[in-house]
Formats: sequence, structure tokens, C-alpha cells
Amino acid sequence: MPPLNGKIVTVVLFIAVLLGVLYCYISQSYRVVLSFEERFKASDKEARPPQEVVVTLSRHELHLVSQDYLRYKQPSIVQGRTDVVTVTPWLAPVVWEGTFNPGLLDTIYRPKNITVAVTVFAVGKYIMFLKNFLETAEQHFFVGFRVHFYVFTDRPNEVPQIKMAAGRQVTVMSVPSSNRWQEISARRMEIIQTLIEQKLENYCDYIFCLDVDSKFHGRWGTESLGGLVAVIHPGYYRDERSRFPYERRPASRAYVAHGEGDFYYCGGAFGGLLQEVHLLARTCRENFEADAKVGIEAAWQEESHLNRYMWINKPSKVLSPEYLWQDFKSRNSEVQIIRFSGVVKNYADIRPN
Ligand SMILES: CC(=O)N[C@H]1[C@@H](OP(=O)(O)OP(=O)(O)OC[C@H]2O[C@@H](n3ccc(=O)[nH]c3=O)[C@H](O)[C@@H]2O)O[C@H](CO)[C@H](O)[C@@H]1O
Ligand SMILES: [Mn+2]
Repeated sequence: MPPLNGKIVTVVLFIAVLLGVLYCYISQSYRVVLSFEERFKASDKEARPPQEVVVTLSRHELHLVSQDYLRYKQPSIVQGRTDVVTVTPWLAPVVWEGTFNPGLLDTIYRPKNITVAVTVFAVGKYIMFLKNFLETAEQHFFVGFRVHFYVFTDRPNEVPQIKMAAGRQVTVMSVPSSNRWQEISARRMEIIQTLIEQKLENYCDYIFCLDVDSKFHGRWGTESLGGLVAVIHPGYYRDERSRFPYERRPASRAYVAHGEGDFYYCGGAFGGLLQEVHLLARTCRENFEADAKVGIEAAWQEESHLNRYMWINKPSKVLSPEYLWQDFKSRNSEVQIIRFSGVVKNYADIRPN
């Protein structure tokens, strides 16, 4: 019966073609998934060229990978925030709420197994801020990632016991007190430099150096990671740069001339890759000490030196003032979320001078 045979042959051929197409489609999507995953998994550090590796995944793994990496809201290059600038003239991102996908970023960084170090100084009466700082960090700072807080204090017995999530810990380090707050603040650079050299190399990937007189109110996570990360000061970002409180004496190594400078950055929050922050801390410390030898203390101590450094060595990521607001300031409309903010404090009560 030739007509039936013909039908069978057609059906068989059709199924074969269908299976072939299906096979090509599936192997192609495995390839796409893996080249994407490998790009981020392969290295702890930044900018490693993508590698394509073809491996067979179980259905469960494929499900996880495609769920985590590939299912998210469609990005757009024509729609997004228009009320703020989200990139610097040297093409560093400026991180504002609404410019990033937190879940996507977390899944990119999770396989890298990163550890983030935090330095926080609580010298003298500033110990009173530590409990709130640490408790709110547990709620908002790199939740789900390994974080090691290094607390520097002259009052180790007064460090509060805070329950930390798995993979997170506090180490208390003793530092001498001083009768000048300016010195306590500025000396942080030297201590950060030494900490990186002696304890963090080959252990941590990133570090953030934060003021203790502050609290977390919202997410501060993987979106903030970068080579050299600076935070824009909430007090000056709408001002002309001639009004920034840079060090204006040419004799100082922190000098920034009128008509120069990019932004005014905070001394109370900065970070990045270990090596980058090490170089920053070492340079600021050396410049601070060179100034001291000729009897100069910059207008805002290490903050002035940091601003000079960031002007010469442009940060690769800039965090908007969402990342260091001040509680006494009312929120400006472009600030949709306050993530970290300085608490209101009575300087006369808490500073040694
Ligand atoms: C929000 C922000 O950008 N703050 C910066 C700003 O003033 P601030 O008024 O925020 O300075 P501050 O009094 O908070 O001192 C900075 C930090 O030094 C530590 N500390 C200070 C005094 C003391 O007795 N004990 C103690 O532990 C503590 O961690 C504190 O958070 O300008 C300072 C310049 O010197 C620093 O650059 C601060 O980081
Ligand atoms: Mn402060």
C-alpha cells in the first residue's frame, strides 16, 4: 500500500526534523547559560574575559541557573531615571535607586564567594554608636554575604555583643585614644593601611571604611562593589565646586584649586578592592604626615586628602548620597531611599575636644 508508506515516511521525517531542531535549540541555550555563568564564576576579581565552556547540566541545575540569571525585568537604554545623572564623565556608574537590579547583582556575585571587610572606629565616647551601627548592618549591609567587621576601639570591654548571621563576624582591635578628634579621625588611614597589609591580603576581596556615628536604613549590597568606590557627600552635591570645602592652601598635599575637582566625597564612607583601598589609605596617610611636618592640617583632615586622591585617581564607581545621608537633613526628592545615614549628635558631649 504505497500511499500509507508515503505517509509514514513523511511523519517519521517530520519527527526527525523536529527532534533535530529541538536538540539544536537546547544545546544552544546550554551554551548561552554557561558562557554567561562562567564569565562571572571564573574570577574573584573584575574584568576577566568571558569563556565558553560546554558542560551538561542536570535539569535541576539548568532550572536554577536560568531562574537566577536569566529571568528578570527587561533592561532598557531609553527608559529609566531622568531626574539624576547616573554616569560620571569618566564613565563610572553613579549608583541611585532604580538604576540596578539587586537580585540580579546578588546572583552574579554569589558564585564568586566574596568576603567584604568593614572597618569602623569607636574611640572614646563614640562607642555608644556601635550597637546601632552593627545591628542595622546585620539587617541591611550585604545580607547573605560574608562580612567581617573590624572594630577599632580603646574600650574593648564596652563592645556590645551582637548576634551575627552565619558567615559574618566581628573582630575587636585595640587602638590608643587621643585628646583630639581630628587625630582619631585622620589616623584611621594609617590603621586601615596596616590592617590590609597584616590581616586582609589573601583573605578579603573588598573593604568598606565607615563612620560609626551612623545607621543603615536600607539595602547596601553588591551594587556598591567596584575597584575604587567613593560616596558623594550629601551636603554639597547641588553646589558649585568653588563652594566645596576642599583644602585650599597650595602648600598642603590635599590642595584642590578653585575651578578644579569633580564632586565632594565623604570621609565617612569609601571602599573598593583591597589593593585599591590600600593605595588610597597609604597615599592619604603619607600626605597627611607630610603636611604635619610643615605644620599643616588639612581643612577636613583625611577627608580633604581623600578628595584630592579621588580627583587624581578617579573612582570606578560612585555611590549617590543615598549611601551617606544625614539624619538632620530633610530628604531631597531625587533621594528615593536612604540606605545609610549619620545620626544627629551633640559634638560637645562626645568629642574629646
Ligand atoms: C559623614 C562624613 O563624611 N564624616 C566625615 C566628617 O565629619 P564627622 O562629623 O562625621 O566626623 P566624626 O566626628 O564622625 O569622626 C569621624 C569618625 O572617627 C571616629 N571617631 C571620631 C572621634 C572620636 O572621638 N572617636 C571616634 O571614634 C568615628 O568612627 C567617627 O565616626 O569629617 C571628618 C573629618 O575629620 C571625617 O572625614 C568624617 O568621616
Ligand atoms: Mn561621622
